[in-house]
Amino acid sequence: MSGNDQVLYQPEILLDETFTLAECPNWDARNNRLYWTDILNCKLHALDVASGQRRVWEFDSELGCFGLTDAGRIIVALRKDILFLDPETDERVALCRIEDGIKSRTNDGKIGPDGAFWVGTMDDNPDKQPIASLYRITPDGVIDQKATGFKISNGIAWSPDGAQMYHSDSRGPWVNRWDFDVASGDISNCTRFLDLDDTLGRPDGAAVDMDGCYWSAGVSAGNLNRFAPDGTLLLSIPMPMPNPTMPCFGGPDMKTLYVSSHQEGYSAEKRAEFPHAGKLVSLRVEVPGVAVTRFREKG
Ligand SMILES: O=C1O[C@H](CS(=O)(=O)O)[C@@H](O)[C@H](O)[C@H]1O
Repeated sequence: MSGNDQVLYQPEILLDETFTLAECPNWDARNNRLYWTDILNCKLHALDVASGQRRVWEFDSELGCFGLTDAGRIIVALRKDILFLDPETDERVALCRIEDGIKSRTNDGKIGPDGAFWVGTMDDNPDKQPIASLYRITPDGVIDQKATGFKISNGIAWSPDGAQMYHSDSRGPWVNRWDFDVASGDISNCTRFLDLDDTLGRPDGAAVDMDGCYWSAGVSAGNLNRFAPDGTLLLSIPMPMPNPTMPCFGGPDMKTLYVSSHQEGYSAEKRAEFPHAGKLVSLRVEVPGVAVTRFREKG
């Protein structure tokens, strides 16, 4: 069933494939293509929605997040390495490294309205300590630590006008909102937007729609939650798997929500109980999403 035929808010299985830790779906409007990562399997995946063509790129460490660039490349955050990938030639060019010497990995990240790559990290140890940070990476490879003291940096997204940045710690579990200067990438005036728990689900990946509503994957409750700009819960949509990880708007009208999920640490019995865990779903929504900016390679 194509995205245009789906009933509103009804999740449909997009692909009959399961991934261990699918995250970071990204819509490539130029090519009508969805990209996502399978973090722990160190892979980047792509689906050409019209043709169904699938492509996979493999890397040598966990692929936490990535973003699309204005030059048609992909900026990729591996465990520590940040590099450019040309998806057509498979050429890879190193840019910089992040958090060398710290037992952490990159996690959620996104290109901001300032055209920079915002990358969060997470404590990679079983007992999560607040060692994680949020960084801004510019085309010249300058890494600027913007905030720190998190356990699992997540949920980054910007308001439609770019003046506000949302950011979560899945193990807070909370979502903060910052004032954002699009010209400089400066952030200020951090306020608490949401305090969450396992009722609605810990805040994993997120996206914002054109009404300024924050869509958050409630990763510990199997929900996709939509919050108004004042923090009011507007919708909580049950997903067909226990652990949704991140929403992303796409499709020609930006009214198709693609949602990734995980089966990290599942036993064989749990996988059998939840056969859709680790799959991607899509659902139609009423309000289009905010298009994610491309990384400004070309200045
Ligand atoms: O993005 C991620 O978030 C989840 C969050 S939680 O641990 O369920 O609170 C984490 O499991 C996953 O490893 C990480 O990539």
